Amino acid sequence: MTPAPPRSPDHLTLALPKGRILEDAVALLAQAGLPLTLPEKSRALRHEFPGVTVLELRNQDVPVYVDLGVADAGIVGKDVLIESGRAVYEPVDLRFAACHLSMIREVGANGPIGRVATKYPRSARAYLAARGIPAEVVKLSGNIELAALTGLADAVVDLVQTGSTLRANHLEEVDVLYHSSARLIVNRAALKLRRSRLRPLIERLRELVGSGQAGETGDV
Ligand SMILES: Nc1ncnc2c1ncn2[C@@H]1O[C@H](COP(=O)(O)OP(=O)(O)OP(=O)(O)O)[C@@H](O)[C@H]1O
Ligand SMILES: O=P(O)(O)OC[C@H]1O[C@H](OP(=O)(O)OP(=O)(O)O)[C@H](O)[C@@H]1O
Repeated sequence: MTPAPPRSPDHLTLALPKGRILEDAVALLAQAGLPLTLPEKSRALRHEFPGVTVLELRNQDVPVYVDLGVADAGIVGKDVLIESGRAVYEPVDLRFAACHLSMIREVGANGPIGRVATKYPRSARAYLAARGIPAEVVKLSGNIELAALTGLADAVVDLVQTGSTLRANHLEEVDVLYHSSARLIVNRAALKLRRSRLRPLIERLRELVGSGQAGETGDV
């Protein structure tokens, strides 16, 4: 393993996920005083700006990079953060990418739930255990709803936003596990070491998204 070169305490490394969160994250960071123009048609995965490095990652890898301190802060969905089990500060609910994680079945299904398919096995297992449902949990990677349609599983645990995927596939929510939205996450050591960069960013983001951050885990 090549040790990372020492970075000045004035330098920030941010972990941002490709996909639907990226555009809103970049827009919000620009409003917060970090204008980051990411190249559109580039295979580069690390982008350098004055005083800021951006690492472009898969969603699931954002909490890993932040927890292990390679990135000082990142933006990721609460769903992915819960699923990661990583102990990072989560000082700002950024409000966008709002959706909820639900238990979903075919409309009218009421038989026993023996198998549940999901991209969120940790969340699904916690939910099933809390209700004493001894179902097998099968991890899938995408188009999760198909598992309920095809009989691969008796129910699925997946995200719902507009509900159009459910309606298009004759499915319904039978319970909501939790609500999710994009969060700013921060490495615990970086918060001390790079306080002069991170505190103003946190404050500015809080101002931009409005108050009401009470109840956040890891509030700083
Ligand atoms: N339909 C949706 N509406 C709003 N927000 C959503 C929706 N689906 C997912 N999200 C939120 O956006 C985040 C990123 O979703 P995206 O679809 O970009 O990732 P993904 O393709 O599931 O992940 P990856 O490709 O990295 O495995 C999710 O973790 C969730 O917080
Ligand atoms: O309620 P809706 O507005 O229809 O949104 C919900 C859908 O969005 C997400 O899928 P995505 O498009 O990210 O594809 P994926 O299944 O490959 O993750 C999620 O997994 C649902 O399938």
